[in-house]
Amino acid sequence: MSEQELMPIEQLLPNNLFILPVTGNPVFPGLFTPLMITDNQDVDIVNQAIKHGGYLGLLLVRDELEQEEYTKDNLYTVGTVAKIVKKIKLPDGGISIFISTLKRFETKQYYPSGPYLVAEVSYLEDIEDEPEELRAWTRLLLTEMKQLTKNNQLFSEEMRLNMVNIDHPGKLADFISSILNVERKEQQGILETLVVRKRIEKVLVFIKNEQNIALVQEKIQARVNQKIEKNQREYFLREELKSIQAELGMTTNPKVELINRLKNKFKGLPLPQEAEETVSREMARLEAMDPSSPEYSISRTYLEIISDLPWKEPKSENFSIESARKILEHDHYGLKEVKDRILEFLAVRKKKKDTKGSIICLVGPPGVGKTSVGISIARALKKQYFRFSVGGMNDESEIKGHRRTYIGAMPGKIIQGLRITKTKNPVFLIDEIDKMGVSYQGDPASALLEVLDPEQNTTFRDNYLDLPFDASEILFICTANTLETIPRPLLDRMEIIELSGYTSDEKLAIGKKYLVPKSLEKHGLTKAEIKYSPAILRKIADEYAREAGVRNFEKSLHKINRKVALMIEENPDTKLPVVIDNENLELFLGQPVFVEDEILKADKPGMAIGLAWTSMGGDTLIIEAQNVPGKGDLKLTGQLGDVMQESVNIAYTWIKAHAKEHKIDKSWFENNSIHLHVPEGATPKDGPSAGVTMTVALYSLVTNQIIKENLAMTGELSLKGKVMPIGGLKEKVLAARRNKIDTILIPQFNKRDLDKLDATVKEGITFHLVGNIEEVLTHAFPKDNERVAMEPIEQPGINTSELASISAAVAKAVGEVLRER
Ligand SMILES: Nc1ncnc2c1ncn2[C@@H]1O[C@H](COP(=O)(O)OP(=O)(O)OP(=O)(O)O)[C@@H](O)[C@H]1O
Repeated sequence: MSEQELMPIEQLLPNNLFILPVTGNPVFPGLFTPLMITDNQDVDIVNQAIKHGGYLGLLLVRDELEQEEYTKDNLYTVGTVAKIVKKIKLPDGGISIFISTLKRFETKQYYPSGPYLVAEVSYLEDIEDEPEELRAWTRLLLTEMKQLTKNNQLFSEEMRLNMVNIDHPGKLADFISSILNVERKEQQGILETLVVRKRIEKVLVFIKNEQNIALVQEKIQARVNQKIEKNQREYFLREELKSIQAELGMTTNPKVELINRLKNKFKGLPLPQEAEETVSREMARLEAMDPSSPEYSISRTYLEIISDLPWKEPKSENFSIESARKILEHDHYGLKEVKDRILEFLAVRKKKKDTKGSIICLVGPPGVGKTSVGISIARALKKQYFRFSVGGMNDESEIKGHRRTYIGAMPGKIIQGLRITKTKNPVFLIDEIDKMGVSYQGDPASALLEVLDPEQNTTFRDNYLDLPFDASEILFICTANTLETIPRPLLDRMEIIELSGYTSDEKLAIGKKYLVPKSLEKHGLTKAEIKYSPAILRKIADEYAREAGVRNFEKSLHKINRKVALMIEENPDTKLPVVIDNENLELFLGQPVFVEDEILKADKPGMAIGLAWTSMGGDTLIIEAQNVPGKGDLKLTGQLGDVMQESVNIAYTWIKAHAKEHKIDKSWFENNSIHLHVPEGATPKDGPSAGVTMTVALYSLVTNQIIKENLAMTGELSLKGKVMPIGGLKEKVLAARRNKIDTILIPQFNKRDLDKLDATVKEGITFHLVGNIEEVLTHAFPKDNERVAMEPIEQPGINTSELASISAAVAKAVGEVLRER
């Protein structure tokens, strides 16, 4: 057949086509592609089409439906006619056909009858107007597409070649839109665009989109590559470093490194022989061990700790008394006696050039500056200090460490402190030495004794270390609130320095000079922002912090400063300085804790005010006695300890024994029983120093007199009426001042203590030294005491002399109350 005889394809295309609904994307003309058909109905359509010439009309479905037959209404009207070239049967009953898509068509009408969709169609031609312009569009399309294929691996070289070979611009646009990732509706739109220029225009928009996506993709890829490259680079560098180190003989094995480091550390240490032997044995073990075994890390920690300890002899102490005095003066107000004692101690230390075996114990109520004096001593000596508290400690191993056989064993506080301070002669501040406990885990007090005792501490042996270490050059400073609970052997080895509470004036001065500036700095405030007047400081001390020390005073200042800081931050317009005055003080601190009404008053017969001394400082204590009809029994309440109960009995016996001299009717005791109570009922109290007070309370009851106003007393009473000495005089006097007491009766024996008191402590108070209970009674019930003139209570057959003897017995009991509440 000659070329002229070839028939154009259009003429071969039938007017009627079997229609195959296509899901997914439309199929464009000009492709040679396989098609999988699994649906039975579709397989039938294909078979029919093959039977009738092999042409198939492919129409995109408008909406994809699940398991439904498509009707003509759900099909687009423009589609592509395809020639079936080959059919392959698949094992599952479906078929695969190869088709060559030829031309666009449009359905004109469907034939109604028959099981298959058959439509009459007309074929559509591409419209190629304005050839020049079209050529330009085509070139642009090619250029853009080439650009895209360069950046995107998805478009293969083969595709590029394909594009170049396509001769018609319309076909080119069709080919490109078939491979672009475009929405099905948009693709159908392109299929339906017959004007080629417009078709290319639409395709170009999609290419642009693709290009943008490709750019982002490229950036992401570059970033990923960069990361991978960096990791690889590091890996190579590290490998290179390793080989360089190996070449230079530098090891990178951590175990070898550790052993070298430890050996270097031990080389310069003057270890005693036992330690030397242990270390070389342990080093040999470590070298033989596998680093992953648990034993390895135990051994390693042990050796590290030994190597960190200060084995070298320290430099000799280098401080001058002058600068020590300056530091002590700078850090604390008052405390003259304490500072003198410390300076004496330091002078002896300097003179003797022997620093061994020094233990200071600072005793006093909370917040009087024991810990901070301890820190000042360390500063004065220019020494490192290590502080720890033994309050509540009941496990010996906290001081002496655990044996190394325990999992997680650690050295005790002493070795830990030496390791931290890195010196053999640091200052150790041991707080709350009076509050150590004892348990089945051992007695920390005896462990502490072993450390503190100059006889033993040259070879102090910690359980963990299991080596002797000379701890004798440590300066120990202990603090305690009371001496009574400190074990005697420990106490004997310490130099006791007592710090007593502060007077109101002292508190004011400490507040002004130390606490206010310290608290301002702590809260980031300046003097220009907040102002405290002396009057307001005194009010805070008296009404919110009436205690022996200044801890609550300091806390109250912190509280105010916190609130003022918040106020200034919240309202930048706050008028500065914020002046703390009577009005805003309650706003900051709430209601005063101590008010005038709380001041104790003995304003009825049977009441007397005593003075107590506790670990919290001094306190006033009221004793109340009340008679009820009975047979002379004595009932005691208020959690009184044994010694205190004995004091009451002594007081009672004394009053009964001396009833006659005091004109007390004997029958009073036959008709009355006495109930004696010491508030606060829930607080246990003990001690003999309330003896005198109890006697006076009972005497007051029995003789129906009220004691002199604002009078307080302290003293132990003997059975024969002697007033015995008491302790804690200064604390007691300070407590009395706080309670507006103006007359105090104290034992004759305490004259020495009275003489030692500062004039400021004694100011405004009359002291009477009393040797026996008769003198006490003379002062408590003076002849001119208006309060004595009371209506006598109806008491049949009262014997005042008996009453006097009760009073004596009670006085004895009162004695102790006042010591420990
Ligand atoms: N005389 C003083 N001069 C200046 N500041 C003082 C004085 N006394 C106490 N302070 C200050 O009071 C605060 C409380 O003191 P510190 O903690 O030393 O009390 P403490 O006696 O050790 O109490 P505790 O028994 O409860 O441990 C500290 O901020 C301290 O600086």
